[in-house]
Amino acid sequence: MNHPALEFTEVTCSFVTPDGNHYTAVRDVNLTIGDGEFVSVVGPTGCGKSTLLNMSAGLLSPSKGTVKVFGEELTGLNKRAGYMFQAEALMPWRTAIANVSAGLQFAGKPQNEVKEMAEHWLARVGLRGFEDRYPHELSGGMRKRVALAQTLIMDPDIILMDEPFSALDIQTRQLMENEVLDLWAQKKKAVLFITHDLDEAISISDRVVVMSAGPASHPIGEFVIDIARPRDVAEVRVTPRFIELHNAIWADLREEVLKGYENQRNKVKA
Ligand SMILES: Nc1ncnc2c1ncn2[C@@H]1O[C@H](COP(=O)(O)OP(=O)(O)OP(=O)(O)O)[C@@H](O)[C@H]1O
Repeated sequence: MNHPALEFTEVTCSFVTPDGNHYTAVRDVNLTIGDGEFVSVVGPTGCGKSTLLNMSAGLLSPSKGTVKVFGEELTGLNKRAGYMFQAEALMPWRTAIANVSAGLQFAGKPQNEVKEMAEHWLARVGLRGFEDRYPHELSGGMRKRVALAQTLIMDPDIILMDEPFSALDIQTRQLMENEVLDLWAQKKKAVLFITHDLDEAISISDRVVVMSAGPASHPIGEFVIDIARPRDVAEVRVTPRFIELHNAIWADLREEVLKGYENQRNKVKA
């Protein structure tokens, strides 16, 4: 039997706040991501999207419930996953190729093999000729490409992405999204993609999961994105089916966003 890549069963995650209280970020979450499936999670700010991703990575343990990775309960770091976060994760003292090589080098792969693979991956993300540039000598979009190559060179079975392109301008962002889709289509790994941006979520995913406003956030809706692939993320946004899906998801999400906004305002006032 094929196990899902990720399976959350009745997962709750609480934190102890600085004033000694408990804050339940997510409660009783049931969520499955199939092998090779591209799933986005959207929800209001502070609803626990990153908390879900951090639990998938094994950086956080659930307070209750289980996270399974290909059928096995996750304890410790998720070795089958690669991550790409919103913040810049490149090592500023390493060139592009040295950044992309790092994971394989640390894993003890022979140097010539590492170099060949790193060159190959930099070329695949469109950075042939930029191997010896340092991060500060690259544009924001180029740095994201290096980070993408750094993640994909490890050939993870699950790719975890937390708003990886939110700092980019819209055109660069759409180029990156198309590139992610091309690369994903070649290998069909499971992807858990966290985003604030509903357009982005619909245009790249197989399925979009909507989270309720926190505290004790949980999925309140799941939408299958039945738009044919391959897709161009800019082109699909003007199709009738996209607009229909957008309206349906926004109908669920809107109220939660308003609640989330209200909660944040009350937090600030308190
Ligand atoms: N280590 C922690 N200690 C205490 N509270 C935390 C901790 N990490 C997260 N939280 C709280 O849990 C809630 C969920 O946080 P999380 O970062 O998962 O939300 P998010 O949906 O990713 O937010 P955003 O959309 O703004 O990035 C927030 O209210 C946050 O303040």
